Amino acid sequence: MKAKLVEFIKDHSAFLKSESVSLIATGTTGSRAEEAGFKVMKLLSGPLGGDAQIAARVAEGKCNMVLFFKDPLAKHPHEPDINMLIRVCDVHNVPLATNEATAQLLLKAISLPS
Ligand SMILES: O=C(CO)COP(=O)(O)O
Repeated sequence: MKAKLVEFIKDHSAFLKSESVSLIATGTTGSRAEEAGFKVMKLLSGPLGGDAQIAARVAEGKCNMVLFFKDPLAKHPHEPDINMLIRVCDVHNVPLATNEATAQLLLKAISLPS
């Protein structure tokens, strides 16, 4: 899913590289995004607490949208952290895309001129 997410952000690079957007990511995904030319604040790797760090930022009102391409066919050692991130987004009413189709709709919505 990491490769898919990086492909997705590359496809939307014009908007995601704009001044109004700051990207934060878990460690390995962030490194892949940097290799693709994005400026990213990298947190810990997901299994080491990176998802929990993002959840904390959501809870603190520091994160306006989460793109998390969940692999429905894989099991993760840090499943509780992933579920916490999803829950915290719901608690704070922060838009969360867990698949590409939803991410596309969200980005389309926020990149429209208001
Ligand atoms: O595990 C992840 C998301 O839950 C992603 O973490 P990495 O980007 O460090 O691989």
